[in-house]
Formats: sequence, structure tokens, C-alpha cells
Amino acid sequence: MAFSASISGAAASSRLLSRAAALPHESLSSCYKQEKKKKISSSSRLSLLPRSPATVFRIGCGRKESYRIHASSSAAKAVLLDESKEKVLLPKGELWSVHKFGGTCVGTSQRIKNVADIIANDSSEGKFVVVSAMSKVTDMMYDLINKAQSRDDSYVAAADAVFEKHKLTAMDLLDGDDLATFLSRLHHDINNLKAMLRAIYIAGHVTESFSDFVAGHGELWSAQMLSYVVKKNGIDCQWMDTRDVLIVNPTSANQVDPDFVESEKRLEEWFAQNPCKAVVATGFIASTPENIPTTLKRDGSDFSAAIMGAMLRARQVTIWTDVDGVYSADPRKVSEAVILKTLSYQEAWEMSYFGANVLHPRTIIPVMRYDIPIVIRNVFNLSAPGTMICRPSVDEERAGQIADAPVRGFATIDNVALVNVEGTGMAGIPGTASDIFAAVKDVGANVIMISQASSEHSVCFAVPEKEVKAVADALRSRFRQALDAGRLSQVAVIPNCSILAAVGQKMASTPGVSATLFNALAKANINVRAIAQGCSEYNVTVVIKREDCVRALRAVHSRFYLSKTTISMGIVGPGLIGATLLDQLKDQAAVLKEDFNIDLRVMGITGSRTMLLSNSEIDLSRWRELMEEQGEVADLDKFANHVQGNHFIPNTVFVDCTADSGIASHYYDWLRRGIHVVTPNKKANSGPLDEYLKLRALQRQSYTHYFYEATVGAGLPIISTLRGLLETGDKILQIEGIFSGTLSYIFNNFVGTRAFSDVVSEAKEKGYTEPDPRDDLSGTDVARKVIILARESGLKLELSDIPVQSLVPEPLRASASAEEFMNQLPQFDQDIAKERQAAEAEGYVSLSSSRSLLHIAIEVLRYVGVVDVTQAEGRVELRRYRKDHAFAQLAGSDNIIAFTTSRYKEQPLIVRGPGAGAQVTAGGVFSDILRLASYLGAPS
Ligand SMILES: NC(=O)C1=CN([C@@H]2O[C@H](COP(=O)(O)OP(=O)(O)OC[C@H]3O[C@@H](n4cnc5c(N)ncnc54)[C@H](O)[C@@H]3O)[C@@H](O)[C@H]2O)C=CC1
Ligand SMILES: N[C@@H](CC=O)C(=O)O
Ligand code: NA
Repeated sequence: MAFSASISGAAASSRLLSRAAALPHESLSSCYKQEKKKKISSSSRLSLLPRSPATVFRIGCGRKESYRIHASSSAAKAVLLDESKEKVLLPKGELWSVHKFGGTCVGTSQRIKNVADIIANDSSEGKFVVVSAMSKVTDMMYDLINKAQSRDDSYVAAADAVFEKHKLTAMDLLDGDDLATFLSRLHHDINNLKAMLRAIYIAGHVTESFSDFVAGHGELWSAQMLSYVVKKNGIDCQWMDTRDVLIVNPTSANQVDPDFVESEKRLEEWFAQNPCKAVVATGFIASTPENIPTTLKRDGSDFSAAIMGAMLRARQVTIWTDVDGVYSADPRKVSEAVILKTLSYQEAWEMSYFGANVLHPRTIIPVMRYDIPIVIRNVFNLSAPGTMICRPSVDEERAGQIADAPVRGFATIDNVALVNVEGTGMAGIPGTASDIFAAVKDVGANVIMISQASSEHSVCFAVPEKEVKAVADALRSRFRQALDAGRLSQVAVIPNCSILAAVGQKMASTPGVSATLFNALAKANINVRAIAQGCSEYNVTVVIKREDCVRALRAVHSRFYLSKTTISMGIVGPGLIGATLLDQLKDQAAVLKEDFNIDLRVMGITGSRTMLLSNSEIDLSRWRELMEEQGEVADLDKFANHVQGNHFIPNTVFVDCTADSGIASHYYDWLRRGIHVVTPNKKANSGPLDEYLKLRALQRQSYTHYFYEATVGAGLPIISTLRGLLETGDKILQIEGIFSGTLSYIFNNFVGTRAFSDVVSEAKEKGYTEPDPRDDLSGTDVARKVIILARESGLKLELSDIPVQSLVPEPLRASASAEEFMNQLPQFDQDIAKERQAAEAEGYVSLSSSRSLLHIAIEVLRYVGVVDVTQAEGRVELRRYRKDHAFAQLAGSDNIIAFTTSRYKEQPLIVRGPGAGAQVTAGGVFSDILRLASYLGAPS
């Protein structure tokens, strides 16, 4: 029974009505009201789908429009019939949902049963199921053809194998008449096929239509088997050989165009002869207008489902597959890729172009015409809701949901080469671009991307790598004269490129998206070779080096999607500071992740002999045992490649916790590779001046960071304070300080009758000394710090420019090792005690008491470093300070650093506190790592 409904108001639109299809009754009028507010006028006509029970919606009156509306008890459907385009709909009045099951979904008898259950659980009034051949069967069929064509007798056995596979599956699934009917048909088909294959064998040749006919049998059998199983579940089901219905015209580009008018007519006829509530139809196959069997080519079954969905004006098309939906990026490359809940048709279209596991664009076109949503779902994980590809709803757009995520996904194409045609003779000459692309067309190459700057001096485009040679040769030959005359300077090929695309419909109206994209690439040290963005703004495409591709993908994905700043860390030298840092990282990791969106992952730890690598991240609660159990021979190159390359994280930092100048000599290379460096090791910044300057120059040019706060004053903010002064325009006059925690500790504790060697041992045990304490006692460590600060202040000094006064007894300066030195030091205790007493006699007043010698010092000796910026020199010396001087007030391992500057002239700016020790030093390194995270985009 048919209804005619007058729906008034200029507001009704096809979009409203087809969206209404998925809404409960009550929602339709509110939906209508929303549209009315938008004052969209339409002269479209709708007619009601005639099926009972039905509800007619009369929505106001005004300008007259006719609609065809069907409403079931749970949902309302109205379909626009534009008089100019539309005919009556098929089949009359049903609310169809279309499902497509690929080969893996029906790969075994059990899976076919599961599919039948899914169909049974769909409460739609009409269910139209499109099914592929069982997995591998299409390949088996093509194999039969190839064998027969190449006169290989084994095609017969191969055909028998095809028969067996389907027979066994059917015997598992069916019984009684159904089984007998199916097996008889299967037997008949296989015999026919064998006859046909025999003909191919004799001819040694196969035509396309023969091949299509043979290949399509897999779908015929899977559709029949599934329809029997669905019927067994009590559903009124028929199977459809879509070659009887679906008519397509081949095009030149190995594609087909559906003939909707003819197909709809045939579909109507088919339903007249086979009335039913469920159809299981063959995917992939169709007929030409001359009724010759053909196929829908690549992704054919998806296309079949979309065409059927469009012809039925289905409420939804579900594509069942073996993934949970469309990911924001290839999950094999980006482990944090997320399933997208929704995508617009255009977004799905863009993503699919880039090989994302989405539908082929042509699959989207038929359903897009009627705003029919496509849902991609996992047949093996029914709890996953999947991805819905649809037109964004008015509500979503209004709520700004889409606008909040301007970039929905990222995709890449590898094996691309860029061609750059360059020269001054192109500007303002019409036809150059046409000539270039005509030459490209002549060699049959596909242009993936084009970019031309408005100066018109170069046109650059990307083609598949395998086609680039032919393209370049063709261009050089076509433009020979222009090249010889110098009007064109070159046709250059840039090989080994990849394309990275950011896709999102709302990029169009969101400023700053490309800035963020390029920023993320810059921070990951990735060079962009070419850029393209069309006016539709659905897609920003960049061309990058192939070797950077995965890193680029991860960098941009984490920037837009993860919101977490994820950094891969390599720890070099898990000694005192390194180990303490690892423990601090372990304790703080969860807080950083939760509260600050910073995800620090230690992917490798290397000592000088053993290293531990992980593909995901090292469990920091067990790193010591893991190092013992799973450690391998240390190899710095392998370490670097692993930590930077072998995982899913765009940013890498190496933390050098050694005192090794050999490790420091790698910084330049690491920074050049885009690996950030954080270190408490002073060797690089106090090493040869030219190397230092080279390193800093590289750091300044790149987006790669090098932080070394802990090299001076451990965790005390010395370098950052100096930087702050310099960067804000203050002028440094002098920096004077007690820079050695070890010497500070010794001067504070070498009192009374204590042996010098005991105090040194104590400083070592407390973790204040360098790995070799002679570096502290010789003044070298202080000199290094003076050099670091001097260079930071702009002075070009070498370590050898700083004279030092060594406290190491002369005979021990050549000891073979730190251990040997420590063992021998007690022999010199007495001499050192005498020296101290002599010094004290010069500056101390000693008073005798009954029990002990009490010193009342009026002056104290301190080992200080001085950067004299005005004199452009550095010094390390023993200086006397009055007891009330700040430098005389220290305790423990305190450092004190006084900055005298133009602004802090009368009173210097003083930083004071413990300047050595495991916790404070590791803390300083840790805070540099967090500084890096914030430079990389972590929220402040
Ligand atoms: N201890 C402290 O208070 C402070 C230390 N520092 C600096 O921190 C760094 C580390 O000091 P500590 O942890 O005390 O020394 P440490 O001797 O305890 O640790 C250094 C670690 O590096 C390893 N190592 C040496 N050469 C290596 C190589 N080529 N490859 C891999 N591993 C190697 C060693 O085996 C050892 O495990 C030094 O550069 C030091 O100047 C900086 C400020 C304060
Ligand atoms: N050994 C050093 C440690 C810090 O750099 C010191 O004693 O200050
Ligand atoms: Na510091």
C-alpha cells in the first residue's frame, strides 16, 4: 500500500530524509525542525515506500513536496525522489540493510555458520548479503585458467581440489535435500568448467570473458551454501546470481561502470520472481549489457555491495572484514594508531587512495549518492563497533566534533620518485605544463602528485619509482631543444621518496593544521622535498625521503592524535648517574604519562661491554636483571640504529651518562641524524674548541636539541641561569664559583685529625667524585666547568688555556688507574696533613683548650673557578675568603656560583646548593629530558 505525504516547508532536503532513515519515529520531526532552521529549499519529490506498518509524516505545509516514506515500528525511512533523476524504488517498501562478507569471513564451514548468525541477528526487515568466494578460491580458479592455458594437465586435478574443498564444506554445513541439491549443482558446474578448461587447454589461450566466467564460480558456490545455512536458521532467504541483475559497461581503464537503470529494472524483475526477506548474492560478478559474464575487477565484492545498497536505497551497508575498522594510520607502522569511529565519504576516499585499509573510492560513490552509511566491521570481533563512513551529521558539525579533529588520518605511499623540470623559460609560457604531462602520459606513467610554485620556474611531480626513468627520458627528449638552449635548466630525478598525506575534511576550515604538520616534521628532523594541497583541502601531501617515512608518519600521528609526547630513549653508561636516572624514570613514568602526557620509553641501555635492547620498552623495575639475562655485546652503531629506528616512536634522545670523550665524539653524528642528546658528561663541551663550535653550530641550525645542564653544578640551574641572562640582553662580567662538589666536600670535612685519603674515599662513596677522583683533585673537573661556562658566555678558550693547581700528589699523577690511585693515596696522608697545617698557620688563629685544638678561622681556603669575561680568560685557583664570605659558608658538597653582570653588578646573582651526588645530578639530567619533551610539544 502506498502513501503520499505532503511535506511542507522549504526546508526538507534529501540529507534530512536519508538521515532520518536511521532515526526512531519521534526524531524525524525534530530533525525536520533543525533543517527548517537552515532554510534549505528543495523542489524534490518523495514518494512513500509501500509497506505496512507504515507511518506517514505530515510536516507542516507551505511549498508542496511529495515524499515517499516508510516507517517500521522501530525506524522511519524516507527517500528522496528527485523527479529529474529518480524512478520508483526497489524492492517495494523493504527496509534493507546490506552486508558484504569477504573471502576470509567465509573461509571455513565454521565461519560460514558465524556469518549466518550475524545475518540472523540483524533485525532489519530486509537483509541483502553480498558474499565473496571462500578465501583462496578465486586464486585457485585463476590458477586453473593459467594451467589450462599453458597446457598443464594438472588443471584437472586442480579442478578436483576445488570440487573437494566445496564438497567438504557443504557436507559440514548442509544435509538432506539442501546438500543433495548443492552437490549436484557443484558437480554439474565442475564438469562444465572442466569442459571449458579443456577448450582453453586446446586453444592454449583464454579470452577475458572465459576467464571471468571461470573465476566467478567461487562466489556462486559460497552464495548458495550461505543461503542454505541462512534458510536453516528460519529466515526466508533466496540466493541471487548477480549476473542476472547487475549490468556493467567496461571502461578503458580496466574498470566497469554500473548501468543503474538496467540493473534496477532487472532487480525489480528478480524480486517479482523471488519474493523474500533475505538475499545472499554473489559478489564480484556481473554481466555486460550483452549478458556476457564479467567481473567488477579489483575489490569487486565491495563494489557489488555498494551498488546493491544504492539500488535498494539501503539504510546501511556493512562491509565485514578482519580488522576492527579504519585506523588513523597503518597500525603496522604506528602502534598507537586508533580506530576512527566515523569518517566522511571524502575522508574515506582520500584515505583509501593512500592504501589505507578502507574501501576503494569507486565503492563509495554509489552509496554516497544516497547518503547511505557504510560501516566497516570485524567479523572476528563483534564487540568492536567499527568505522562508519557517512556524511557528518548536522549535530556533529554543530558540536564541532569534526572541527576538533581536523586531521583524521595519515597515509603513505612508498617507492615514489620526484621529477623536477626547471628553467627560466617556463614562466608565462602557456602550454609548458601540458607538454610535460603529455610526455608523461605518452609513457603511460601515473602522476601521483603535482606541485608548482607561482614563480613558474619549476614544475615538480611524483611518479611511481619504477616509471621514473621512462618519464625522465621522455621529458629530456621532448624538451631537448629547450634544454640545449638553456630555456630549461634541468629535468632532475629525485629517487627514493615517499609520500605522506594528512587527511581530514575539516582541515579546510581550521587554520594552523599545516603549521602543526610541518612543525612535527621539523621537530623529527625530517626534510620536506615537495608539498601539495588542493583547494578542497581534504589532504595535505608532502614528499619526503623514503628512509624518513615511518618516522615522519609516527611524528605527525603522535602530534595530532596521541596528544602524548612519546620519546624513545637510549641510556649510555648505566653507572652511578645512569642507574639513578633509570630509577627516577621508573618512579615518575606513570605521573608523566597521566598528568603531563609525556611518554618516555627506554628502548636501550648500553654500558661499555653489554647492552640491552627492547622493541617496545625496557621494564625499568627489572633493568639490572634483564641486562644480566638478556644483555648482548655492546655495539654502539647497532644500539643507535635500534633505539632510533626499530620501533614506533618519532623522537629519540640519547642520554650519555659516561665520562667518556669517545662517546661525546658521537654527538655530532647523532644530532645530524635527528637524535637529541642530553648529558652530564663534560667532555664534549670542554673538548677541542673547533669540535665544540661545530657541534653547537649544528645544534643551532637544526631542530635537534642538545641539553647539558648537569655538566656544571649538577642539578643546580647554572647553564639555564646563564642562558637566561644572555638571552635577555644582560652582559656577563664575571662568573666566579666553587664548582667542585668533591673539593667542596673535602674542604668542609678535611678537619681535625681526619686523614685526607679517608675524606676522599668518603666523597667517592657518596657519589661526588668523577669516575677517576684525580679529575676532581687535579682541578681538571673545575677547569672543564670553567671552560663550559666561558664558551657559553662567548669566549673561545681551550682547556689548556686554564692553568690549574693540582692537589694530586706528584707521584700519583701517573698511577695506572683510579683504583690504584685510591690504594696509594693513604701513603701521602701525612704530607698532606702537614701542608694543611702550614696553610692554616698562615690564616688561622688557633686556641688551645684543655681537650682539643680549636681553630677559629678568620679566613678559609677555597678552590674556585673564575670566568673573567672582560679579560676574556678563565682561571682555577685556591683563594682565601673571609669566614663571613658567602663562599666560606658552604656545607657538604655545596657549589656556589656568583654571576656578576651589568644588571647584577653591586650584588652578584648567586646560585648555591649541592653540586654533586647521584640524586641531584640524575635529577638535573631528568629535568633536561623533560625540557626536551616540552620543546617537542608536551604541554607546559
Ligand atoms: N657524580 C656526580 O655528582 C656528577 C657526575 N657528572 C657526570 O656524570 C657522568 C657519569 O658519572 P658517574 O655515573 O658518577 O660515573 P660512573 O663511572 O659511575 O658511570 C659511568 C658509566 O659509564 C660506563 N661507560 C664508560 N665508557 C663507556 C662507553 N664507551 N660506552 C658505554 N658505557 C661506558 C661505565 O662502565 C659506567 O657504567 C660523568 O660524565 C660525570 O662527570 C656530572 C655531574 C655530577
Ligand atoms: N665530580 C664532580 C661532579 C659534578 O660535576 C664534582 O665533584 O663536582
Ligand atoms: Na647544573
